[in-house]
Amino acid sequence: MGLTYEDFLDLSYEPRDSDLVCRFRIDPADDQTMESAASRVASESSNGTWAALDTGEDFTDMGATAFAIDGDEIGVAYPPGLFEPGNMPQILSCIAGNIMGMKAVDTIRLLDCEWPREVVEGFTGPGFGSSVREEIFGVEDRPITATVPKPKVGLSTKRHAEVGYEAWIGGLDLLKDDENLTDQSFNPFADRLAESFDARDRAQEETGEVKSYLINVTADTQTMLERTDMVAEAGGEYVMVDVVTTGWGAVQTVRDRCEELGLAIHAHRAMHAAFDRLPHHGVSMRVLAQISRLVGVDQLHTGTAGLGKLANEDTVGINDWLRSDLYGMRDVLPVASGGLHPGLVPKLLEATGPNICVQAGGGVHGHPEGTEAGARALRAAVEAAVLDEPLEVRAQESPELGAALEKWGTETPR
Ligand SMILES: O=C(COP(=O)(O)O)[C@H](O)[C@H](O)COP(=O)(O)O
Ligand SMILES: [Mg+2]
Repeated sequence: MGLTYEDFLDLSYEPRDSDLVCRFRIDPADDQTMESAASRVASESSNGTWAALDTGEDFTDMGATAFAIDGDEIGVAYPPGLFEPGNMPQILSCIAGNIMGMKAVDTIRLLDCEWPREVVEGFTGPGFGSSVREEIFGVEDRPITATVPKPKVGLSTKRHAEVGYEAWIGGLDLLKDDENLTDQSFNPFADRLAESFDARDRAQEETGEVKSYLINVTADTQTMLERTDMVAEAGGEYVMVDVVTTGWGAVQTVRDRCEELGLAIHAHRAMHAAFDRLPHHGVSMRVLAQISRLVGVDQLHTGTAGLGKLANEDTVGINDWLRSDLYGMRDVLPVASGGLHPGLVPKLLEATGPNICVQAGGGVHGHPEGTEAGARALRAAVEAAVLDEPLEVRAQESPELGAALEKWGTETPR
């Protein structure tokens, strides 16, 4: 049996329900047509290569089919047998592997995937998803809130825990480590774990509310597992993982351990923009979010619908996908973060709805009266926005919110 790259294009093919269907945006190289480039994408991402092959008899055809060309977008369908069940790195080595550097295309972007049941069922998915709001915090009607101490690294362990305590008693639900804080000498992991949970316990007792801590366990996989065990032993509810920098296989291993320990996973997406920022190349944030849900994170940063300091791709559409039905798999709680402050909360919730986590760093600690006041201001803004109450009205009973509005207004920061 022969196999050439041209065998991978069939515009009359209708994808089966069991196929993994991917949509790509491509810019063919000068010596290629859309058809030849589409065919080469399907070939290189499944079982073909540049040379014609004699496959022989002892061969199962795992070829993909380029079945649609629509402007600069193409559709490619992959048979489920191409994929090892539950192995996200292997799936990505197909659908976002060699093709990303293939000379037949000047640029190529994986835009979206339709995941068939057979592939989805290889993954555990989230253990909690957005039920963290109720299951951990007993909160049903409002977004949960979080803050990340700033400066993002360099605070001593003692100061870090104090900042957490101030944020918690000011009314926030979660203290969160920043993406590049792990186990450095100025703030060692083990000490931070102990002191922060000690502060958490005091804050819980004083406020009568459930408080929790997103401690960053990111490291090599073995170390992450050890840190995850330490978090469970300390009475934590979550681990935080930088899912892109650590890699999806490692996240899958941590997810398995979290299943045993009953912990939730907060996913920070640092480095996602290396894949998704340029609109014509890479892997979209939408697909990174899909991967995150399959490998089983419970909370994921998906941006601020353009209101914050960082570039965002379609926060609302991604959040909708994270909540959509996926053969009964749990949803993921979207985390809005990056340049948020109280004045932006009403517009944010208008765009996203209340089933999210609102996270602010500078927008809490940069408050003129400090962290505790900043936390009060953010909590007041969230509570008012859920009720559709104008922030200026709520500010009459919350001077901290008034001070935040005076300082930052309702502007997007730089
Ligand atoms: O440190 C922060 C936010 O700090 P601040 O609130 O001071 O801007 C987070 O790392 C960003 O949320 C990442 O962005 P994203 O959420 O878009 O991944
Ligand atoms: Mg950060």
